[in-house]
Order: sequence, then C-alpha cells, then structure tokens
Amino acid sequence: MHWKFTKMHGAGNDFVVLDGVRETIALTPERARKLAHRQFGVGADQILLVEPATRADADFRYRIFNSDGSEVEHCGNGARCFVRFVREQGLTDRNPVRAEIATGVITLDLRDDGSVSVEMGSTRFDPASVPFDASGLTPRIEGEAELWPLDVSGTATPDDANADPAHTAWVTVVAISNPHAVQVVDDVDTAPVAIVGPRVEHHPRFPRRVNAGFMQIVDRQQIRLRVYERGAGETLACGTGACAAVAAGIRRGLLDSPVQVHTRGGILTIDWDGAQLRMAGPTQTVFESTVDVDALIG
Ligand SMILES: N[C@H](CCC[C@H](N)C(=O)O)C(=O)O
Repeated sequence: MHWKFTKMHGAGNDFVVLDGVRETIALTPERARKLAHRQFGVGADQILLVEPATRADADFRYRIFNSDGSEVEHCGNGARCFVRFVREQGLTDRNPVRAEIATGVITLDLRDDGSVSVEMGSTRFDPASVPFDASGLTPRIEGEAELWPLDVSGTATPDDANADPAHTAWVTVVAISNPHAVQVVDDVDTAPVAIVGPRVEHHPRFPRRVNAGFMQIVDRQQIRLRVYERGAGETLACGTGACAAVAAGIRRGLLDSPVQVHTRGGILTIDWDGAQLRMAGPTQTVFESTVDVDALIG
C-alpha cells in the first residue's frame, strides 16, 4: 500500500501528514505506529490524516494518531501544520480554514507573516471533563485553580489518597479537547520529566491516560515548558500542552495573557480570555515522499 506523505513540524513537534482527500487512506493504529517508528518507519511524534469533512460547518476532517497508534482528540502544533498542508497541497484557498476534530470544529488562520493562529476551543478544569478520578482527594486552592495531590512514587493505586509528600506532584488538570496534568517546577532543565512523566501519563486516576506538563514560571508573561505526551513520550513542543499550561498558570494567578511559551523546539504564543484559547507559532514543511506502509516491519 503506497502512500504519499509530507513530513512537517511545528516548533519541533514532528508529523507525517497524509492526504485522505485525494486518495482513500485506510489508516489504522497499527499502520500509524509503524509509520511513526523512528528506526523502522518514517519517524514522527504523531500521524495527521486530512479527510473530507463529515459536517457542513467544516472544510476538512483532521484526525490525529500518536506514535503508539492511539487516536486522540486534538493536536495544537499539528493543527498549524494542517492548515499549511491543505493550502500548499492546493486542497483549499480558504482562510481561515475550519477543521473538524473529535470534539467539534476549530478555526485556523494562516497569517501574512507565515505564522498560523488556531482557535483551540474551550478549556475545562473540572475533573470529570478531563477525565480525572479525584475521589478521596482534597485539592489545594490557589487563585481560581485546584491543585490535586498526585502520588508519583510509581506505586500509586486508584484509591491511594495518602501519597508520600516527597512523591506528590500537585497538578492542575485541564481538558483542551485532550487531557492535561500541569505542574509547576523550579527549573524545567532539571525536572525529572523522564521518570515522573510516564508515572503521570499512566497514573490510574486518568482512565484515558494524560499529557504531563512541567512548567517553569519565568515572569508573568513567559514560561518554559516540557511535556511528556500521552502516547508519544517527551516531544520538543506540545501545542495543547502549551495552552493547558498557560490556562492553568492564569487560573493560579501566576500569569497574564498573552504568554510566550519557550519549548525545546521553539516559541509558542498563547492567548487565553478565560474561555477561548488562541495559539500562534512556527511551522515547516521538511520533505515529501512515498512509503509502502504494509512493507514496514516495525
Ligand atoms: N499526545 C497528545 C496528542 C498530540 C498533542 C501535541 N502534539 C500538540 O501539539 O497538542 C494526546 O495524546 O492528547
């Protein structure tokens, strides 16, 4: 099965993008995982599939698969690459472009300077929306935010509400469309992302797993951020993670919109008015090629 693909990235968060408009692309979790494999495949954090819209108020359908094959609700950096892709491929000349995602329609605007701003949709902080099982936990209140004590010892069980303070991460949970758990750290460079990240991602209190954000406050309008992504591990940048971190920081009374988010792959600018999020940042098309996906052995 030979497919054309385009390799792209948004602030170093890299993607294989597939045109499911001009050809039928039968993307499965297994094929997504093989394409994303860094050695046996093309290599990517996520696979993005562009398809015809299934609803009248959207121009295209936009589907996202993590490198572990899981299909998810949203990808912020991917959304910016998506809008660049559909214009570069001549699939539309509309601007803004409306993309149908799992939880609704988002609006994408390609600006004259080449940056792309994305209406990221609404934000929810109630545990049920994330989803996060907060039963038996008492949150710490900071500003308007709830900080939940998460046992990150690596031996957490669903009903363990008595985490050892030395192994407790105080997280704000946020649903952008996808789930995030954001904690503030003193220095992202020394934060134990590789150890605590997977423990948060797979914590039993997140029934659909979660993206784990580690945010360092630089000043009221700048943060540094690392994200251990659900289904992909640490990436150089995470668009929805940047949105979740900024919304959490503003609710905690630590940040003022707009916020510059310094990631390892580049700078994202996030605006949040308490309801709608807007994200702007860089995108790049790296190369185009074809791949016989069923011949991959990964
Ligand atoms: N790993 C995320 C999907 C990709 C999000 C990230 N790459 C972004 O730019 O928002 C999840 O499982 O929800």
